[in-house]
Amino acid sequence: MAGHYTTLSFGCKLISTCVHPTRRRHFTPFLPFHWSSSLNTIQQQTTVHHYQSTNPNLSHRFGCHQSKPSSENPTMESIGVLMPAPMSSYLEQELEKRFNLLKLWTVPQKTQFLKDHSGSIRAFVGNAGNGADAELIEKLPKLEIVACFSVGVDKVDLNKCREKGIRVTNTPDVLTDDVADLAIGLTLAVLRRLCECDRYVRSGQWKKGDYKLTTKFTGKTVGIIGLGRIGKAVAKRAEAFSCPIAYYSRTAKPEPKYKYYPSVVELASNCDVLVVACPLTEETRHIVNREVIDALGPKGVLINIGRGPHVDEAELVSALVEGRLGGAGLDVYEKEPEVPEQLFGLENVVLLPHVGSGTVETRNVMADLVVENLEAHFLKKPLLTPVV
Ligand SMILES: O=CC(=O)O
Repeated sequence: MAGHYTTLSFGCKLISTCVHPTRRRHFTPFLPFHWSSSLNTIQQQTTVHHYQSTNPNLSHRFGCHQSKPSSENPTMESIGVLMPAPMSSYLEQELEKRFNLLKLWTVPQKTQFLKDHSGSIRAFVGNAGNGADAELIEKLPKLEIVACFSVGVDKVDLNKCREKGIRVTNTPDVLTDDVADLAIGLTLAVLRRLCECDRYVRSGQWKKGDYKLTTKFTGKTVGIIGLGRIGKAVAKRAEAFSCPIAYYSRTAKPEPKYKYYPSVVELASNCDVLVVACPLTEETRHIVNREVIDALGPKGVLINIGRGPHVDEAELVSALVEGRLGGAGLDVYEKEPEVPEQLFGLENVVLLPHVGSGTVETRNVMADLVVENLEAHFLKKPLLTPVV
C-alpha cells in the first residue's frame, strides 16, 4: 500500500458494497425562508436534510407546521396511482389522501385490472424490488411519472421512460445515514461475530465455555467502490473507527484524505473493507467478481449493502464455502428473496433481508418524498429529486 497506508498491516480484510445516487444533488426546493435559520442551527449539531416534509414528526422536529395535502388540489383525486406491492402503510395512507391509489397486489386478475384502469393510471410507485419494465410501461399509455420509493432505480427501464417522456424520481439523501449505519453494523457483526455470539448465549453454550476470540475492526482499511453520498457516509463513519479509507471510482475525487485506486482489484488487494457505493448499472453488474474476491483473500470480508447483482453470487458462495474469502455481511442478493442456502451454516456470514433504509423514521421521510414528487409533477412544479 502506498503513502500512509504502507505503515499499516492488518490480520483481516473487509469488503463492503453499497448503492448511492451519483447524480443527485442536495435538494432544497420549497424551503420556506423562516426554516433556513432554524435549520442552520440544527445543522451545527446533526445531519439535517433540507426537505420540507408533510411528516408530522419532522415538522415537529423542525418547529414548523404541516403542509396541507390534497384538499388544496381536489383535481388530483381522479389521478390513478398504481402501486404493485405493499411498501409502507404510511405511504399508502398519504397517497390515498391525495390520489386514486390502485393497489395491484390486492386484485386477483392483474392483467384485466391493468386493462380496466390503463386510461386513468398516470403514476406508478415502485421500490427496490418492484420496478417498471418496458412491458408494464407499454401497458400504461397514460403513464407520466414513475416515483420510486428507493434510491436505486435499477428496476425501472430508464431508456423506455426517456423515450416516452415519462419522468422518474427516487429518494436519495434521506436514506444515506441508515444505509451507511448498516454497512458499519454489518462490518462489526461479521468481524466480532455478533450474531454467532447471540446464538451462543441463547443456546446455552456459554455455560460450557467462553466464546472464541474474534477480529478487531478499529484501524482496518476500508475500501469503497464509488465515493458518492452513501460511500462518503460509510467513509465518515469508518474514520471514526480510525480506519484508513481507500476507494475506487471512475475518476479520482478531491478527497486527499482518501487513497484512490484506479481498479477494483487493486482496491481489494490493498484494503480490508471495500465499499461498492455505486448504483447498479450494466457497468457495475458483477463489479465484485472472482478476481476481486481472490484479491481480497481469505482474511477479507465482503459487506454488500448495495444490490445483489453487484456481486457474482455464485463466486462469492464458493469462495466462502472453500475459505478463500474471510467472511461476508450481506443485505442484498441476486434473486431476492432467495438467498443461497449454502450460506446458512457459515458463522462468518451475516445475512440481512434487504433492510438498508428500513427504519420507521427514514421510510416515512422517503414516503413524503415520493408523495411530494408526485404532487410537484401534477402541479407542474419542478420535481424534488428527478432521475429522468
Ligand atoms: O435498496 C434500497 C434503495 O434503493 O433505496
